Parts: sequence; C-alpha cells; structure tokens
Amino acid sequence: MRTTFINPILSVEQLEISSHVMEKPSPIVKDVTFQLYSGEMLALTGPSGCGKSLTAQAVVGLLERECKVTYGNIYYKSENILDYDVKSWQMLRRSDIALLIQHSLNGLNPIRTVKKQMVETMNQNKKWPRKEGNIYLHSILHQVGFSDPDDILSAYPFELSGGMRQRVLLAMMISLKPKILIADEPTTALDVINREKVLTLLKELQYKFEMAILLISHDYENINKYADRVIKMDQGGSII
Ligand SMILES: Nc1ncnc2c1ncn2[C@@H]1O[C@H](COP(=O)(O)OP(=O)(O)OP(=O)(O)O)[C@@H](O)[C@H]1O
Repeated sequence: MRTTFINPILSVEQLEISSHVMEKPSPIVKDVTFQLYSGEMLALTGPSGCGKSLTAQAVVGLLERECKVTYGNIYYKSENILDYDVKSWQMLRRSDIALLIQHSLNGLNPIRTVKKQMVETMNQNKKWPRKEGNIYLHSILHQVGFSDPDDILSAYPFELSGGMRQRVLLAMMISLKPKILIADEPTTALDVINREKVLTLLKELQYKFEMAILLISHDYENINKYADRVIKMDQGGSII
C-alpha cells in the first residue's frame, strides 16, 4: 500500500497532559501536534522524560489515574476518541490501535502455553473455527520470524528468550489486524544485531499488514534508516 498524505488515520492536536499528583494540576506534556498516515512508519523521538510514552498512553486511553488530558484532541479516522467511554477504548485497543511496550512482556501469563494465550487473543474479535484458527496462528508466527511455530505454540513463556517473547506479543497483536501499531522503545535492552532484526521485522509487518506504525525510540541511527518520517519532542513535551 502506498502512503497517501491526505487524510491522517490519527491526528493528535495540541495535546496537553497534566499530572494531578499535586493539588493544582501541572502540565507534563504540552502542545503536541502530529499526524500519522495509513501505512507509514512515523518515528517519535526526543529526550528522556519529554513525554513520548505518556503521549502513546493517551492515544490508547491508558493514562494512569494521576495523569489526564487537559487540552487538545485526538482523532482516529476523524472521530475524537477523547470522548470515548471505557468500553469504546477497549474496542479500539482490541481492533484498531495496538500498543507494544516493554512492560507488556510481563503481560504473558507464565502458566499458560503460548497457544492458549494466542487463541484467546485471536478469538476476541472473531470466533475462529479450530482448523482455520490453527492455520492462521502458524502463518502469523511465520510472519514474525518463527520457522517452527509448533515449538513456540506448545512453549510456556519462561521457556522463551526475551526477544522471542517480544515476537510472540507482536504476533498476538498482529493477529487482531490493527490499523495502527504503537511500538514504545521496542529495541531498548537489545544488542545492535537484535535491534536491527526487530526494526526490520516491524518494517516488513508495516508493508504486509498495511499498518501505520508509530515508533517511539531514542535510537537515532536506526530511526533514520527505517522510519518514513521523524518528529521530535522537546524537553517541555512539544513537537519541534
Ligand atoms: N503516572 C505518572 N504520574 C506523574 N508523572 C508521570 C507519570 N508518568 C510519567 N510521568 C512523568 O512525565 C514525564 C514524561 O514521562 P514519559 O515516560 O512519557 O517520558 P518519555 O519521553 O517516554 O521518556 P523515556 O524516553 O525515558 O521513556 C516524566 O517527567 C515522568 O516522570
């Protein structure tokens, strides 16, 4: 799919996020405006603590209790998703916007096989007949680079390396065919070779699944190599 820079799939406008820890709410992220277009990989970068992760959490309705959006709008396909209730956010995360974060590695249940967890995820949007479901699972695991999906499916998460678990999580997310994947620092804690592997994989998935990817990263060298566009936040949390 070719990216057309006409109608953004996601539009963040003058976003302000404030912390309510103190009596008076104080903005931590201010004036964040950017557009993400269908099928592109957009990198969001900037110094540590400038608010990249908070921006990602706001887009999927997962800000922690003490943080709130205090100004601005977030449009997904022209709909202001800041008006959503809890159920609509859940639906959006289930079928449209997936967020991959480092912490989500712990999101795999340690006492259930990969297969059980993947089947459960896959069936959230559509009940798959067993045979078709199995074929689909295998094909998705192939897409994220597993040459022997059966071994992975029968494994428990603790039997897999961190990199393998990350690919399993990616496979789970991809199985729901999101329109947007937000990958928050997917290469942190990886060595140079594995960083390249993850980014190459994301690039392949971007094309194969016609997904838009918002890549949050500090890895300037690779960002320029893989992203179609790069935007930068400053210390005060605004886009520069
Ligand atoms: N739940 C929270 N309550 C209050 N302040 C928070 C909360 N989460 C993050 N912050 C603060 O908001 C600011 C932005 O944090 P955020 O994690 O979004 O930065 P970041 O740009 O993603 O940083 P990094 O690149 O290091 O991951 C930081 O100063 C952080 O301490």
